[in-house]
Amino acid sequence: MIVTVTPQPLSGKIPAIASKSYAHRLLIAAALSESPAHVSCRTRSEDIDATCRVLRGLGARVTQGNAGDADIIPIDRNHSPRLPEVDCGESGTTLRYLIPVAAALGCGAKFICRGRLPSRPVEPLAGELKRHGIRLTTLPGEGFVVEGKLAPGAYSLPGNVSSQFIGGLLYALAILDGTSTLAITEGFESEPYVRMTLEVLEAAGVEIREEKRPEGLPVWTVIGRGKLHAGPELVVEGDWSNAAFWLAAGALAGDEGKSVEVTGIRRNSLQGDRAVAEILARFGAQILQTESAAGAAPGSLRGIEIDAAQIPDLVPILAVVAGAASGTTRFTNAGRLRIKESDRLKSTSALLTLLGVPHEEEPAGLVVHGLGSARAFRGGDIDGFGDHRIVMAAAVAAASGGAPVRISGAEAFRKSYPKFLEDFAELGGLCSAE
Ligand SMILES: O=C(O)C1=C[C@@H](OP(=O)(O)O)[C@@H](O)[C@H](O)C1
Ligand SMILES: C=C(OP(=O)(O)O)C(=O)O
Repeated sequence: MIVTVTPQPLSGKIPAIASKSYAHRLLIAAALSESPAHVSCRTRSEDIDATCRVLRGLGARVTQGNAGDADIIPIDRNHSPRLPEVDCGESGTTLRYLIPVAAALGCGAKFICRGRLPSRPVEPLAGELKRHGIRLTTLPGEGFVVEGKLAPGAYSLPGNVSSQFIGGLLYALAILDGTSTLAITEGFESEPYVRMTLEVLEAAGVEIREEKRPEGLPVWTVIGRGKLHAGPELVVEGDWSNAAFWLAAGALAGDEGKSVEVTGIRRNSLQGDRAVAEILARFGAQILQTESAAGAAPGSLRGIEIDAAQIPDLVPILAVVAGAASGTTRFTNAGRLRIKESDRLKSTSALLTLLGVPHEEEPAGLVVHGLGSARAFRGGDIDGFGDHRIVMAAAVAAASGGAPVRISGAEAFRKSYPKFLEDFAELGGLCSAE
């Protein structure tokens, strides 16, 4: 799909879509519980569908409504399929959470991966599972086969590759019979994602104790009792990571009186990406927040320092804001962006180049020399790099920019936000798709 966006700053009010991260976690918790559950979720996306599909393959009965809600009858371990073939699509969270879960269930699985997912890392999770008796075979360009039954024990993982290894292993340890420990050996990035997982597991009755090692890194003791108790009714809250695109659009809206408000996002959410409100305010945007909504309006934007270690998914859209600010914005600790749906430092750099924003791409960072106004953005043709967050960042940049932008491979937005173009139009955005 090619989407052409004509400049027209966005303005208005839009409800947030459901949090993709919470949807994955609650669906998995329901499938591993002792009794059926209804998951209220107002969004269906390719990634959420992938988790539902893999859970079905592992033996859960998952019925999804068109709007996103799901009814789940949990996996019956006495009738688990042996080595099912399951399709993760391009969802890293689905793959990295459900590899250890399949190992804990003992059914194993052949995980099929699409797009860039086969080459996104599963190490060091794979090595740690192997150390505990699991056979994990890589099918180059295709996926992974997991066989064997995980046992309780002492596990450790570095925290600076992907938090999804840690979160997935926590689910696995919670459904074993016995006590395990999981220690973080170095770094701890994307920590908010692990905090969300701990919240969901604890709400599902899992006893988890956290201690700090002398270096300040956590070690968790997880009391595995075979099953979770997620309860009959689970609600997925609004998504800050995707709300960030609309809030950035509000900050870039330029014209007097324009602003964007996103409703249904909790101020006290554990989602790390709620930091977008504070970061836009630091840039100089006008931010208004209530307990359950956030709004952004233009201000005089200035370059700032942004540590991306805990908020990797915000970088592409914040780089666009940096491009419109005056002065230099420096993104640090952003190395993990290279292992997302695209090499996001490279693809964000390509977007900035198209927009005419001077910048330097560093091994683990980005330095952006802003033009002082989004209206100074140039237009032209850009590839979406198969990456939803690049496509959405390009569309928001173009809406506030000075010339039309043609985005090819734009269908990538369906990974997290299938209604993106409708909501873009709802906020007054001008775009056409061919
Ligand atoms: O667990 C999650 O829901 C996610 C964790 C993050 O990945 P990393 O932990 O690999 O940084 C984030 O980038 C991804 O979009 C969603
Ligand atoms: C990186 C992302 O997701 P995942 O790792 O689940 O593929 C994302 O949504 O930006």
